[in-house]
Parts: sequence; structure tokens; C-alpha cells
Amino acid sequence: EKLDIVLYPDSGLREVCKPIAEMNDRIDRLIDDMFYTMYDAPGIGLAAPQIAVQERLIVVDVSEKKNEPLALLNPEIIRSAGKITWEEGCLSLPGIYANVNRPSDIIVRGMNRDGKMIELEANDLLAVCIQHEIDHLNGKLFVDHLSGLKRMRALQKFKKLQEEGDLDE
Ligand SMILES: O=C(O)C[C@@H](Cc1ccccc1)C(=O)SCC(=O)c1ccccc1
Ligand SMILES: [Zn+2]
Repeated sequence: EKLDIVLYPDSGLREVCKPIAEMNDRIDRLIDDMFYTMYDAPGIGLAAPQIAVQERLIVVDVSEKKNEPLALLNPEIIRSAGKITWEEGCLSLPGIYANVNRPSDIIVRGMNRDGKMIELEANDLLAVCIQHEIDHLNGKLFVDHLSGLKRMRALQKFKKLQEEGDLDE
């Protein structure tokens, strides 16, 4: 049920993930485990490479009541417009937050957990989260959207937090 979340700088987070051929029981179980892990973290999204599965699968739920789960296989952004700045975090870089600029309105196509191809419009935080998760499928992290200096400072801070954590053990 609860899976271990892979932390930076694990190389799996830098791989381009493989498409999923079809919905099956293995993927269905994986989706349940990813939602359980995401809600427990807590988080508003999770991508398969974050639990060491190099396949194109994401789960998101940005609702307040944690009752709007969305799982997408092989998600693709087919339209994007607008602009939004959001202070993003990442469960693979706990304790690091930074402002990222992304399109605010997207149309995303993918297969849902019933095996049906769907297209949906996402705006604001849902759009930000889906783009953050699709980045994970392409080996990209939110810090990659920062300027060199900001990225370096964020990763140095993460390294320090991890070393402090090791000391606390
Ligand atoms: O690493 C991930 O993919 C999860 C990440 C998703 C995300 C957060 C913010 C902007 C875009 C994408 C997180 O969920 S980090 C934790 C977080 O943001 C949060 C946790 C509890 C309540 C609300 C937000
Ligand atoms: Zn992330």
C-alpha cells in the first residue's frame, strides 16, 4: 500500500519513462498504491518514477476535501495558454519550495484508469500540478525551471537539509 518515495538525486528521477501499453490489474493496483502514498505524504500529485516505476503514469488530487482523484496513463498536453506563477514543492525534494512560471490553462489527453482515452481542460493549480507530474515522466524536476543561481541555491539547501536529517538519525 504505502510506497517509498524516491529522493533527489536518484538517477531514476532523470529518466524518460516508458509509455504504458494497456490498463491492467498491475497498473490498477499501482494507481491505488500511488494515491495512498500521495495522500499520506501529504501531496497533491505523484508520478510513477517517484516510486521507482519508470512508466508514464501520474495521479493528482488538488481538491480541498481529497475527494477528486485523477489518474492518467500516458498523459500529453495538447493545448496550453496563459501564465501562472506558483510556489511549487516536490515530494522528491522535501523542504524545497520555489516560484515556477507555467501556462495556466491546458488541455491534457491521456487514458483514465477505466482504459478510456480522455481529454480534459485544467486550469490554475490543477494545470500546475499536472504539468509538474508530466515533467517527472520526462526526467524533469521543478527546480529545472529556475535560473541557474536559484536552482543552485535550492539544491544546496536540500543537500544541507538532508545532511541535518542524517545527523538527527
Ligand atoms: O512531487 C510531487 O509531484 C508532489 C507535489 C506536487 C505539486 C505541488 C505543488 C505544485 C505543483 C505540484 C506535491 O504535492 S508537494 C506537497 C504540496 O504541495 C502540498 C502538500 C499538502 C497540501 C497542499 C500541497
Ligand atoms: Zn515532484
